[in-house]
Amino acid sequence: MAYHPGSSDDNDVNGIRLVLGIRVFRRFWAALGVASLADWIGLLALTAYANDIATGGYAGKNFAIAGVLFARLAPALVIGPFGGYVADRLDRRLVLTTGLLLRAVIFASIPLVGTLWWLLAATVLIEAVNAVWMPTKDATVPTLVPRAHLDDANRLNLATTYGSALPAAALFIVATTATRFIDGLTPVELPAVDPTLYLVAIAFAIGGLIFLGLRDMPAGSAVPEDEQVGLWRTIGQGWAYVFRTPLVRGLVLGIVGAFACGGVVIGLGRVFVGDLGAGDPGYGLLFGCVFLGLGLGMWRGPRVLEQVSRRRIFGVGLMGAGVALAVVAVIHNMALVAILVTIVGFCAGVSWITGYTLLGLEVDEEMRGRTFAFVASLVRLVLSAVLAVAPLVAGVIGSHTIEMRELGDYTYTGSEITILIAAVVAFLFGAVSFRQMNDRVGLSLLSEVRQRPGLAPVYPEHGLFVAFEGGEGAGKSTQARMLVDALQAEGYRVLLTREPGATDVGRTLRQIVLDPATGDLSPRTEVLLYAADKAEHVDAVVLPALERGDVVVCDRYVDSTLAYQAGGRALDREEVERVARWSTRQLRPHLTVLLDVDPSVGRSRFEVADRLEAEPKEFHARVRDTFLDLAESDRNHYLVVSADRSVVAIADEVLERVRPLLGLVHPAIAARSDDAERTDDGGHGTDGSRGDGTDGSRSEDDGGERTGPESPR
Ligand SMILES: Nc1ncnc2c1ncn2[C@@H]1O[C@H](COP(=O)(O)OP(=O)(O)OP(=O)(O)O)[C@@H](O)[C@H]1O
Ligand SMILES: Cc1cn([C@H]2C[C@H](O)[C@@H](COP(=O)(O)O)O2)c(=O)[nH]c1=O
Repeated sequence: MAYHPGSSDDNDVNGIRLVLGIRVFRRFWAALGVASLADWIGLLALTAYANDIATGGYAGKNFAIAGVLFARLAPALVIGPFGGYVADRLDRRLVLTTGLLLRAVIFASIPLVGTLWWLLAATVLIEAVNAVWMPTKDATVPTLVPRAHLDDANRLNLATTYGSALPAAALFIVATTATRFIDGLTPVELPAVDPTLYLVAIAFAIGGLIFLGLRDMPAGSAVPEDEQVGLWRTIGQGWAYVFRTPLVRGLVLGIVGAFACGGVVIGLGRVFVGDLGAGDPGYGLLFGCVFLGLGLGMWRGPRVLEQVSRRRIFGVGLMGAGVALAVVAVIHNMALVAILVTIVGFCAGVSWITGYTLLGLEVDEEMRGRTFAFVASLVRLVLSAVLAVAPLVAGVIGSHTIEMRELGDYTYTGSEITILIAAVVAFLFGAVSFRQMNDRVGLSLLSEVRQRPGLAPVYPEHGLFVAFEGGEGAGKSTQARMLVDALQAEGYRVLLTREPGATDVGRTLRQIVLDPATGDLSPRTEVLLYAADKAEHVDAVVLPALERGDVVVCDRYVDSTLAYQAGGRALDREEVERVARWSTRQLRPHLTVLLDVDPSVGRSRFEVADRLEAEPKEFHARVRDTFLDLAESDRNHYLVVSADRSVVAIADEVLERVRPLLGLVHPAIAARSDDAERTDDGGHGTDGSRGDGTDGSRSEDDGGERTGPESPR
């Protein structure tokens, strides 16, 4: 039966199902849904109530509504940082429960007091509570679901938060219409919005009670008792953490850029579409398209270009939004603008969900609340500033017409220029974020995009990883040994290892695969035997050495599986690669040295052939072609050397190519020291002889005799 890997839609559904299968998360999500619904209806009800009770005619009503909107933004600026302090210190269940219950009480009090001043004061109070509640909520999610499914949980939460706007609008219409209808039937005049405000209060109370029932939610403070410091120091620590951590700094910068860019679209959207002659319907369309794009981006975000690092996707999304927005600014066609703002929204949505998930994954638990609070405050600050400044800038620039004789007149307006400036800012912020968060230095974005999903490489963050590959007798062991000697002589700590056979289990596997007595094996069995050797080797030997910051020189690695089992045995390359990459955790060498030689030359360098060496020359020709093909597809990470030259000439060429990479090895380790003598030798004695006591020449039992390093496990 054919194997069909799950589609990304299947993955979406399975991920969502999985997180919803976690009882505590399911109930948390339900409470969040009720709270979001209440929040949206609350927003509509507060502005409608301001409109109802304001005096002073048209202007008075506008000021009252503007006052409510400002009152919603302002508290987060002031209280936001304290929100983070609370989120990282107090019992989260208590904060989440009390936050909603307090909002319920305040909402219920608004129609009871019934004055504009109290409406404004109550709005400030509601948002003050929210400024503490939001970061607590954000910081809690990563503690409820497995790390691998945090993006599913975030997508679900964001879809619920923003998606509840639509049912909220419908409920608001139903509630206010019903009030009017009942009003018409009774002699007493009912205030139109009062029942809706009570409805909001009830919804918040229900949400609060659900949180109260979440006894299995991690409730305690994230900061251990003995590490708790004062309020200002806690806030200061949070800010210092953001500024000194490149990843978080990049994320915050990017998020601010995205919101600045979004703020310009919101602030100038109406004037901009007016300039295009599209009026209010055009304005509605513009907003609909931005939100459609945002929604799609957030929903599809984690599945967009899965092979590209999420850290890079964040910056790329912002740059994409900047480019699309720049085109919006110069195009005078409403239909194209609608398509382009959908793209802007999509790119921004992808960045937002990616950044949000990265913050959850990469920020330490005890810093998370403060970081989310910091981001929330900054976002509001930027939004308020941009909303205020953008129309001003546009107004100052004004509208101008350039006369271009044959081509006709070209008119540009202040809103277009300001949007163009925002586009450039968004692009630059995206580029800076990309640089700060780039975790695949040396791999071009284009090569990464070209990689098949699921096979994205992981290059070690510590140490230096060099692999030697090539056909039989190409000189890999000789060159690996010479490189190790050269580096050791310069004081580097080096591990020489090999595949197959560098671990206890690997030696047994080597014996099986190479001993001619094993006879024919199914090619698939062969793949799995080599993969088992690799899995053990990477986990027990390679990764620990890299973690220590050592140079790891490996005699054969994944490319050998691709060349021998996929190329030689004519199996499907992608299927074999999936197995081999999976078994090595996608870990790739910084550099693979391919020693290329005609198989007949290599074959002539030894007398006794093992099970694979004994394969016919066509087999070895396919092996060679596959090696060359692999090197050709990723030149940055390969050095192809003609291996029919002298041993010394080859060694010099290899060392020359490796030398610039030594910068990846920590200088403290690179420094010459007595410690250099203490080389972990992965299978070849430091005296140049093989670990099995042989002198490097072939022996009949070379089916797995070399001694590998002791497993650090
Ligand atoms: N450039 C060279 N020119 C001539 N002989 C060489 C050269 N390099 C290595 N040899 C010799 O060829 C033999 C095989 O070398 P080596 O074991 O380094 O190759 P290998 O690629 O590791 O082989 P295998 O495929 O079996 O692992 C050794 O006897 C070695 O001394
Ligand atoms: C890692 C690996 C190796 N092989 C083959 C290639 C050689 O014929 C032997 C290893 O012998 P060597 O003397 O140590 O070079 O195994 C393979 O077919 N697949 C692999 O993944």
